[in-house]
Amino acid sequence: MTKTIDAAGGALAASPAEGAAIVTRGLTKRFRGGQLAVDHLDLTVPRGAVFGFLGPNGSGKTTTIRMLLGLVSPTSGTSSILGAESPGRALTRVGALVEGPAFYPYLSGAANLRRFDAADPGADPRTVDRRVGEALDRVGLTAAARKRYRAYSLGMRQRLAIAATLLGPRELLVLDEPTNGLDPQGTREVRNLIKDVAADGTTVFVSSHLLAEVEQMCTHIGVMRTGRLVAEGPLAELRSVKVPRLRLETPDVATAAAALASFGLTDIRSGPGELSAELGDALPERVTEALVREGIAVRGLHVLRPTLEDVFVNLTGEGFDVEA
Ligand SMILES: Nc1ncnc2c1ncn2[C@@H]1O[C@H](COP(=O)(O)OP(=O)(O)OP(=O)(O)O)[C@@H](O)[C@H]1O
Repeated sequence: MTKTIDAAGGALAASPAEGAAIVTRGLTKRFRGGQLAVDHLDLTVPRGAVFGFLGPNGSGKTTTIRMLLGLVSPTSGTSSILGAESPGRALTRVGALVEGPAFYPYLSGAANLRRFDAADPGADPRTVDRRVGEALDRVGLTAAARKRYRAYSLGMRQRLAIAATLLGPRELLVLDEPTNGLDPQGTREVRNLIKDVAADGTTVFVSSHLLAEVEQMCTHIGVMRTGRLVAEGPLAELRSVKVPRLRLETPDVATAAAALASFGLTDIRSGPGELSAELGDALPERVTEALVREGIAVRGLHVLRPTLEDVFVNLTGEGFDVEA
């Protein structure tokens, strides 16, 4: 169920939290300098979702992720991941990419992963080759396993970073802006990889400021604006929030405005030689018929369907970078 939050911060409709992969309630972070980075965040990420955590730069995404993983403590509020109240209890089941891992350029991808695995006290050294092999296979780097890291493309480097988060069986992957700085090819590689990982049943929580990217890979989204969640829910429901508008070109603007109002159209805005209105449930062909019946000269009539971008700009008050 989509949760849209009103201006006063009240949830109009909430999603059920049972069995969720991530739940936060009233999660708040105020930094020492006084900066309120995250403000009473109520987030519910269903298990099995690819959840896009969307918002402009500085809206509080990284701070939220750091609190979820126990890397920074909240000022107030609670969070739980995979049902554990403290992140430490769930972390073996969570793969996280917050700051890019440091890889050695002169070591191969496989050797770099072996180093990562060795740093995990819970990992059995006798089975390292199997874990590294499986992680490389999962991100499609088996053929490049022996290549030095410095010879990897940007997309391969990021796929290796994701492989490092997949060295154990994971129920949840948390990825902070995983396509940042990638070229279009690398972005596609990472996007496809996220879809593959999710297809195996892993929940993925991925932050991004790129709407187009989130649209292409996520099942659910949460939209942040200056530390607050302004919308949350399945992508398909947020898409259906879009309300089409009708644009009419006519010399009879005043008469046409009165006619549109009498047909039940709302939010009528007029300018020289044209006007627009929210179409609501009215059918454009019926409106055209009725206008002509009223003797109004119709020079042009268009239905404007807002993009998802328009919906989010309304919610966040800011534009998104729409490059894929
Ligand atoms: N350690 C810190 N001390 C003080 N303020 C901070 C700190 N970390 C983040 N902030 C501030 O908190 C706000 C939210 O930052 P955060 O990094 O969480 O946003 P973001 O949505 O992840 O943005 P970006 O995509 O640019 O990383 C910003 O105004 C930022 O300047």
